[in-house]
Amino acid sequence: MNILYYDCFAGISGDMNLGALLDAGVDPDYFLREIAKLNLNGEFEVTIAKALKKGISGIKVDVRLTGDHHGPHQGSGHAHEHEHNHGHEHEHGHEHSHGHEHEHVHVHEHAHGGHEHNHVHGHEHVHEQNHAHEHPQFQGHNHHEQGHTHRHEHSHDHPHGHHHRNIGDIERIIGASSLPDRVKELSMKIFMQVALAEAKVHGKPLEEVHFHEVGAVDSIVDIVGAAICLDYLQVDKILASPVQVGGGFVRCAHGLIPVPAPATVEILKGIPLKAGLVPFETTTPTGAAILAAVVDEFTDKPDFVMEAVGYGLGNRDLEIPNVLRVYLGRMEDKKESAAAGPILLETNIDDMNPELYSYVEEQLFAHGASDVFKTPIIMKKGRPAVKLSVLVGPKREKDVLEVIFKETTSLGVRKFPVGKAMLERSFVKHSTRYGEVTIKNSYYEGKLVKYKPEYEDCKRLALANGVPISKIYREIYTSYEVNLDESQPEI
Ligand SMILES: O=C([S-])c1cc(C(=O)S)c[n+]([C@@H]2O[C@H](COP(=O)(O)O)[C@@H](O)[C@H]2O)c1
Ligand code: NI
Repeated sequence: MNILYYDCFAGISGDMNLGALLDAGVDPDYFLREIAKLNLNGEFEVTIAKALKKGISGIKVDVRLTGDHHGPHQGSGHAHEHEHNHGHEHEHGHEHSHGHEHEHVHVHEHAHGGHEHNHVHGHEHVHEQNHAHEHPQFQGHNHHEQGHTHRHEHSHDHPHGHHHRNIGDIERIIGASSLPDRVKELSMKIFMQVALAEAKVHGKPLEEVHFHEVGAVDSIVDIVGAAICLDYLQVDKILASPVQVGGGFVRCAHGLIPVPAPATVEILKGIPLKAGLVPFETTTPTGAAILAAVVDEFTDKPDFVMEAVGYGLGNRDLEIPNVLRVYLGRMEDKKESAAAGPILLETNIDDMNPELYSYVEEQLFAHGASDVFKTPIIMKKGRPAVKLSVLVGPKREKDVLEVIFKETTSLGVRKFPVGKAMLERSFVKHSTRYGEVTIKNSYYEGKLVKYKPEYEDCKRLALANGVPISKIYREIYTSYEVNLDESQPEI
C-alpha cells in the first residue's frame, strides 16, 4: 500500500503543499500542463524553484498574479506580506483591460551551492483561433544549462471585467476545465472546506461567501494544484502528523485576526493540533482544508517504510525551518496481509450423528484444510457438543466452508485470520535394518532443532516386520542420531 505522510511540524499552507509534493516526485512539467487547463486567461504565473530554507533544500512555489493591477504575489504561504480578502470585503472593484490574455507558467530550477542553474520556462498563452504551436528548445553549456519550452496559444476571447467569485463561480471554472473528473472532485472537496468555514465564521450563507479576485486565483492554483499533485502520486492512504498552527496575530482584510485564523480553526475541528511553536501563522485555511479533505488518519507514530521525501518551502524566515515535509512510502496492508494468511474456521455442533465426524474430516482435508481438530464442549441447555476447528489458506476457504455447510449440521461459522510461526522443514530418507523411513527435520534460524520419523512409515515397518512400533521408533532414533553431523545441534 502506497502512503503519503504529511509531517506538519511547521504547519502547512497551499504553496508549501505544492512545493513538498513536487519535491517528493510530482513531475513539474506535468503539474504546469495540468494547472494551465484551468484556462484562467492570463491571471496567474506559477514559478517552481529549488531553494534553501535553514539549510534544507526544497521547492518554493510562487503564484504570481498577472495583469495590469496585480503586483507580485507570493503564494498563500506563511509570509502573507500581502492582504488577502476571502470575499468578505470587496476592495478591488476595478476592471481589467488586456490586449491578450496570457497565462505564463515558469519552472526555474536553481541548484545553489555550486554554480549550476537549470532553468525551464514554460509559457502558455491561450489563443482560441486554433493557431497553437510549440517550440521546445534546449541549450546547455559548461556549468550553466538552460531548457526552454514555450507553448503559445492566443485567445481572442477576453473577459474584461473582474468580479468576485463565490463557490458557484469556482465550481464553474473547475467544471469547465479539461482536468480529469477525479481532480475536479477533489478540488471541490477542498474548496468546500474553506467556503463552509468562511460561511460559518462570518455567519453568511455559503453562496454569499465571495472569494476575492486575488485570493480566489491564488486559492484556485493552490487547491486545484494540490488535487493535481495528489492524483499524480496515486497513493492508497494519506497520513498526517498533528498540525502546528503557530501563534500571534495575522493581518488580513478584517484587520488583525488571531492565529490560528478563525477559518483555520473551523477547518481543523477534530484534527490534532500543536500551537505556539512560533508567533506566526504556520497553517493557513488553505493548508488546513487540504489536510481536512484528504487525510485518512492523523498520527505522530507512522508505521511505514519511507522511500522518498519532499520539502515545500514557506515564505517567511523563522527560527524553525519554515518547511512542510512529506514522505512517500510503503505500508503493509494489514487487511490484505491478514487475508493472505491462514484462516481459522470454527463452528459448534450439538446435533450431528458422531459417526459422521471422520467422513467430514476426510472431506475437509480433501478440500484444502491444512488442519482439522475437534474440542469437546458443553453448549447451552447443558448439551455436550463438539467445536470443529479448521485451518485453511485463503484460496481454499470457500471450498472448506462448503464442506462444513453441506456435510455437517452447522448453520454458521466463525472466521478468524490467524498468524502463524513455522519452523523450516526438510524431509530425508533414512535406511534402518527394518526398512526405509522418511524423517522430518525441523530448523530454527538455520539450525536443526528436532527431527521425527513419519508415523505412517513406522506403522508400515512395524507391521511388515512383526515388531512393536515402539521398537521401530527406538531403532530409527538410535541409527539416525549417529549419522547426524557434529555441527547439527543438540537434540
Ligand atoms: O481576508 C480574509 S477574509 C481572511 C479571513 C480569514 C479567516 O480566517 S476568516 C483568514 N485570512 C487569512 O488570509 C491568509 C490567506 O490564507 P489562504 O488560506 O488563502 O492562503 C491567511 O493569513 C489567513 O489567515 C483572511
Ligand atoms: Ni474570512
